[in-house]
Amino acid sequence: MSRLIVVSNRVNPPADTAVGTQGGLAMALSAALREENGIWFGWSGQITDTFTGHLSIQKIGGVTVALTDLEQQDVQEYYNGYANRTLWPLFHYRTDLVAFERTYDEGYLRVNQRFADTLFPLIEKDDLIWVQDYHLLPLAQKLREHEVKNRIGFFLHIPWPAMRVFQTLPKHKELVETLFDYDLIGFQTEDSLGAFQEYVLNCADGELLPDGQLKAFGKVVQAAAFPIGIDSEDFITAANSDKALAYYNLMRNSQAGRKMITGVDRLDYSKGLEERFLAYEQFLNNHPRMEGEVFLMQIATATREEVGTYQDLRARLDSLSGRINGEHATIDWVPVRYVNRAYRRDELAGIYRASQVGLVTPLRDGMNLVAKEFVAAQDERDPGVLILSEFAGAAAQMTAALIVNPFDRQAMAEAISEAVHMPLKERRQRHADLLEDVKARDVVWWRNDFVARLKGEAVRLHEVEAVA
Ligand SMILES: O=P(O)(O)OC[C@H]1O[C@H](O[C@H]2O[C@H](CO)[C@@H](O)[C@H](O)[C@H]2O)[C@H](O)[C@@H](O)[C@@H]1O
Ligand SMILES: O=c1ccn([C@@H]2O[C@H](COP(=O)(O)OP(=O)(O)O)[C@@H](O)[C@H]2O)c(=O)[nH]1
Repeated sequence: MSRLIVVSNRVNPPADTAVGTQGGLAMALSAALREENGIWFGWSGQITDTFTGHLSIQKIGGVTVALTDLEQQDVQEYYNGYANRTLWPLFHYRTDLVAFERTYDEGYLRVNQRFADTLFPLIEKDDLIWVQDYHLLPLAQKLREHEVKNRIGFFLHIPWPAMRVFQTLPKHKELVETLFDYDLIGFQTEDSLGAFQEYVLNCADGELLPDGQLKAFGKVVQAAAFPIGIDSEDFITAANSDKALAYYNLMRNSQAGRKMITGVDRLDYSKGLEERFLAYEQFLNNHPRMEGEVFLMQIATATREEVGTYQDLRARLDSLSGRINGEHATIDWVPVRYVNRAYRRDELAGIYRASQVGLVTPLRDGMNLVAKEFVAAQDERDPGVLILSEFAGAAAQMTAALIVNPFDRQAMAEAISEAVHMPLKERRQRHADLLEDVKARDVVWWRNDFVARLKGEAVRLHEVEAVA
């Protein structure tokens, strides 16, 4: 029987299956791994003095995980370096923040080699291998050097950038060539798929074959869009849990009748937090009567704290939230509640449900699961309004949200006003449309669709559903 091997930088299966304690992606991958007797392979998060290649194999929540340690230089050059100082800003269109360092490049390839060397002995003949995200783009190439013949798939969780942006990466062609050692490449959106195809056709002398496969570098690969979803059933259960209710009540009591506009993000420059704060301030300036009637609740969880651009952003947001509060607050009202802590998903569900507006305005985002969680958590009888950036992958599906350009401060300010004043009937209609899609295209649908395609099953699950 074929097993599924998932490979990712972080490995985080839920220690138990309690609702609301873990991310939907971890839950969905863990369920697949349990069903298919699989293995989840990746970095343990531990740093050793020198790389040992030692594998720790253990069962967590019924899932077999195989973990390898990395040495300090690896983490610096591969994770903090090439992944998060080179690829992350580049793929999010922040060429101004990209660092091109030869040592990052070398460290990235070295860690991918180490992953391949350590994983190789675990692979059996019929296993399916599914590699996750930009940390591990060249992994299939390294595995093929070990004569691994198995089917290998890759899913990119972040955007694939436009051709001319991608071309700014030194050795861009070599990196793309490594992707042709996969059998299937998945993107979040048709937009990313199109950008990848455009690059292959124009810069790699590639060809789009009649069956939709891409040919270049003497190899053929399938590439398609697989928009990721949330575990909507689990999230709706979480939203109705005692913990969520406690957080809902906590928020409602502290709101004192004021409307709450909520943002939940990692503290990342891709999330557009400065632009969001300034748009909210613009809304207050445009509508002075709303002062004291609303507040912005921004949860911004610290992330990648060793990377300088993240430290700089944190300092700027501290200052901006302080300035807005200093200029607008009164003795009984604070316009911005700015929080750097992390919350459990069931706690977040209660916070989302207590919100009148969800503000999800990244400058670029692969998908953005918060947008989908916000919709799943709402009370259908009195739902909050989702404001969503046109540059989040989620916008391609969530067209019933108020779609905004996060670079247009005035338009965002007016969208906030529209959301705050939206009549109940319109809120319900928009929410019903959004919820239908969040439920239908959930994370299990995403996983099954990808795995079926990787197995070589010809018809895509949603095509079957569309015909039925
Ligand atoms: O592991 P970290 O460095 O702490 O970062 C957290 C994750 O961030 C990124 O998330 C992306 O995947 C989401 C799910 O597909 C998607 O909704 C979002 O738009 C992406 O930004 C990253 O891609 C993950 O690998 C990180 O683990
Ligand atoms: O305090 C927090 C803040 C965020 N999240 C979760 O982090 C994920 C963020 O995913 P998204 O796709 O929105 O963006 P990413 O951070 O992956 O770029 C969502 O599932 C959130 O529920 C969380 O569990 N606690």
